[in-house]
Amino acid sequence: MTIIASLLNAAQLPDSPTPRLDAELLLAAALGKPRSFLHTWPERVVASEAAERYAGYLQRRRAGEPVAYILGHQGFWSLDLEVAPHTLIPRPDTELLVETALALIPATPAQVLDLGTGTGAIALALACERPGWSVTGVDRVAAAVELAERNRSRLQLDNAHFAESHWFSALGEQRFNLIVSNPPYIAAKDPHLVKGDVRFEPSSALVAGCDGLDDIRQIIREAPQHLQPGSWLMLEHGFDQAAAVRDLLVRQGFHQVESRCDLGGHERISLGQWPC
Ligand SMILES: C[S@@+](CC[C@H](N)C(=O)[O-])C[C@H]1O[C@@H](n2cnc3c(N)ncnc32)[C@H](O)[C@@H]1O
Repeated sequence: MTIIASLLNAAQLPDSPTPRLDAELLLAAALGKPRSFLHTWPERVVASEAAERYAGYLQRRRAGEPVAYILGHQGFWSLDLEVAPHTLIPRPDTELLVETALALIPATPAQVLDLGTGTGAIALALACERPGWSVTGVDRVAAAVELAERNRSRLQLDNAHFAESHWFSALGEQRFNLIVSNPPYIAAKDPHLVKGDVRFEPSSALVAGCDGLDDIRQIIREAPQHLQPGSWLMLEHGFDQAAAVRDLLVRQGFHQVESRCDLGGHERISLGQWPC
């Protein structure tokens, strides 16, 4: 017989940057309870099936698998999203893109496009905050589009919809009041790709050519054909790519080009307005 506190204290996750948090999330999931249950009932005996489930989860985590893939879901903005290994686990950093879009664009009806939607994280956060917006999310990976659609349906956000598209390819002549994207932006030989949780995420969600800017270059080049006059393009990028992205936006003819910093002071998104 084992109690909750002993199972948590015995968890060995030496390679995780957050071992205690991981153990708590995995044990709570194995028990089918919220994390607060562990703190309220540390002396509670854990049934053998739940203890075995927890041991299996710990083994997967020790092999490096991200907690979100083991649990099958992840919080983003105010939403709980299903996640799966064919697309990126939504990151808190990306909430800066959502915040900036909400602050910049009036809450009046608007057509919004999320390129490379993955789980649908950005599209669904915007659709949830702005019921008057119609938000389209596209992804090249069919399984990601199906996942985003499952998240949309579970969250009952009828003002979002998803489609398979290689960037703008399936969008015809459609024009938008705002285009947002968190595209792949890691350089193919970046050493971070072989370390930590990111090893389990698909390279289709991460890698963009030799300098990490291939997809951003294509999006900036093609966006003007899909933007209404006076509307905005907003891109997430790496902390050291802001100057290059601003330069691409200016050369393409965007106005009011600027970057915004995350809480750590790193320039993580850049935006520009297509002239009227
Ligand atoms: C960095 S992930 C972002 C996922 C999600 N938007 C988020 O912020 O969590 C990039 C996404 O772009 C998609 N993607 C990559 N190349 C693409 C392309 N050519 N056209 C459309 N989507 C693409 C990937 O499948 C992946 O889902």
